[in-house]
Amino acid sequence: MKSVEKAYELARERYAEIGVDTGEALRRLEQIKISMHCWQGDDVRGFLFRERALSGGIQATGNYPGAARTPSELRADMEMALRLIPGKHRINLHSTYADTDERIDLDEIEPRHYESWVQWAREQGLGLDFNPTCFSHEKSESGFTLASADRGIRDFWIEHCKRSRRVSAYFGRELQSPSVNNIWVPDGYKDTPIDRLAPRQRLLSALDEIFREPIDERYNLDAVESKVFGIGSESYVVGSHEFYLGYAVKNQKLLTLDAGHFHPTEVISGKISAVLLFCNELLLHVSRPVRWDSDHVVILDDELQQIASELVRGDLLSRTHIGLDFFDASINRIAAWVIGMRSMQKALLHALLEPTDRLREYELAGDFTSRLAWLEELKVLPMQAVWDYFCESSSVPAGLEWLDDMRRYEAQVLEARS
Ligand SMILES: C[C@H](O)[C@H](O)[C@@H](O)C(=O)CO
Ligand SMILES: [Mn+2]
Repeated sequence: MKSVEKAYELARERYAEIGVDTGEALRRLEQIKISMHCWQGDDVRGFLFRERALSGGIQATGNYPGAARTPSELRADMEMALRLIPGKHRINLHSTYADTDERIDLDEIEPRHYESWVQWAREQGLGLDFNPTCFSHEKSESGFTLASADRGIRDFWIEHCKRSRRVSAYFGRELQSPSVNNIWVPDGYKDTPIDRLAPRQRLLSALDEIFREPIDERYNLDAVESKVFGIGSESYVVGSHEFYLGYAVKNQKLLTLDAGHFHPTEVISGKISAVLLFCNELLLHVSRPVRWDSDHVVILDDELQQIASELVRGDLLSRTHIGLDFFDASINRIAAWVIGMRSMQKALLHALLEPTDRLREYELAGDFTSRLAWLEELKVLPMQAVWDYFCESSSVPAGLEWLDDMRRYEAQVLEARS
């Protein structure tokens, strides 16, 4: 027997002793699709307006070589990453990643500009998700888009968002799996505003107008994403958490919880169970804020574990769409995807290997001593052996072998890009 299998066998027995079925945990993990964000591959540049700088108060710092420059380079890089990640997943596209020779603006996007993505996703067995891109554009330079006081600007972004929903529905229809279309706008003020209300009224009516066209939820799901502040919108953000929570509950839209969009000691793991009492479904932007919404690569830290445990313990996975959202240009971009995706899966696996019923009993009995003792002990049970086995049975390298594969790709493909 190979060492990975031997280690798994011992781990399986160890977990069985505490009433956990590792085989069942792996079967469940295999079903969980994570939406891998395309924008880690090229520092959120996209292909429609490559000369435009990233704006909207977000930043990709670093200049690690090898960023994708074309749709086919980006697809090749994502294929490479996906070869190193167990399971079948989804890809999250921004509108600016259209694959077309036409010179189009954002109020002109159509499903045909994304045909090659659908064809590729079908070949690769992937689902697709979508986002209107309300930043990095001359019409967002004032810092306002859907909440702009300028009717012309507002209409431009409304049209863009309406078209985004249609592109998203096209993805969902073609791939027979609903595509989540997530609206995030950067609108806000650097300094203290006089009028906080009017921009919110404008955003509210813009959203109502965007969502007026009925679209079958088998194909498109609408999500709205809040934020506490951005660079240049430190004092006021129109689309705050309260705003979108209210909007999502009232209109039964998906609420997007981005891990970096709250005050530094506020965590989204604490919000999931509350939001899902009032919204049917949820979109997560799993990210890692370091001091601010820095969008560091997701790692297996306490908050990631809490997020995964919330979803598993509450049986909330079927109502939660898990997407990643980070953009680190200081390290190999493919490695960033692999580390983030595998970390998310490890957190889910750890949650699936928990004897939750037992812990819940301790909690209900008021035995918080046992609860804490067990939680600490569970951290050091042999999950690594189960993870390695999962990787190998998914034909993906276990341990750090993936790094060698990635380095070979870096030498052969990425270094040739100037
Ligand atoms: C590029 C993404 O759409 C963007 O990161 C958004 O989701 C966000 O989180 C902005 O801070
Ligand atoms: Mn986000």
